[in-house]
Amino acid sequence: MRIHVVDHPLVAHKLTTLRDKRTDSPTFRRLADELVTLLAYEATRDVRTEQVDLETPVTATTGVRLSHPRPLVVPILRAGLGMLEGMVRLLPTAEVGFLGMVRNEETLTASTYATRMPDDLSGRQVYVLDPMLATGGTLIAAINELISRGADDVTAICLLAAPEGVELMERELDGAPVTVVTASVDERLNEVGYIVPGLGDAGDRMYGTAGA
Ligand SMILES: O=P(O)(O)OC[C@H]1O[C@H](OP(=O)(O)OP(=O)(O)O)[C@H](O)[C@@H]1O
Ligand SMILES: O=c1cc[nH]c(=O)[nH]1
Ligand SMILES: [Mg+2]
Repeated sequence: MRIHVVDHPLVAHKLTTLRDKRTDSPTFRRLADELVTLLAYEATRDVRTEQVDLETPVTATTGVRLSHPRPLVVPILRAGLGMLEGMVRLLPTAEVGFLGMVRNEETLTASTYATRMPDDLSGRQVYVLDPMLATGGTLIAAINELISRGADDVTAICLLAAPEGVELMERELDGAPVTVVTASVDERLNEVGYIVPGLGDAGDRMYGTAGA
């Protein structure tokens, strides 16, 4: 597994406002959208392309377009949904699948409540969107599902990661074709499984459900 922490002043600036507990839900959603576009720029560095011939008004030349089969983008509901628009803005021809997953806040184990994506992902590049890589349980289960369907190149885009989650992914997905792209690997997880300093509960902050 490879991990790429995007070191860029614009990313750090937007992440700082996202972390701030005074940031309201509309601003949180806008920043998450902007951040994923910046992270996606790095995450798609190895997106597969093929050569095409074309004519400019001046001459014949060659360029590239995204290869077939098209990449698949999979947001992990709920919070990952807030990253979808920012991603497909960069990859408008990508196919979109969905995984609904929730972490039991007592046991910290993840379970899947909805799956909608192609059965056969052989030869597909897949981009998984989830803002938080905390214990890693959610992302490991999601990526194992994608690999069991044949995905041969999986990139997870996370706004934040915890070192504990990164280590667990490295152990559990050893040798798998997986890259994690994130804006920050934070300090640690706290005793209730939240990322420190983190940004709190991404889904609640995105959809205004804190205390609901
Ligand atoms: O790495 P883990 O320890 O598995 O935790 C990370 C997961 O927790 C959050 O989802 P949550 O279960 O809160 O669902 P939600 O997006 O519907 O709020 C987050 O969006 C990740 O999917
Ligand atoms: O810090 C955390 C950990 C898991 N899920 C979140 O939304 N935030
Ligand atoms: Mg949540």
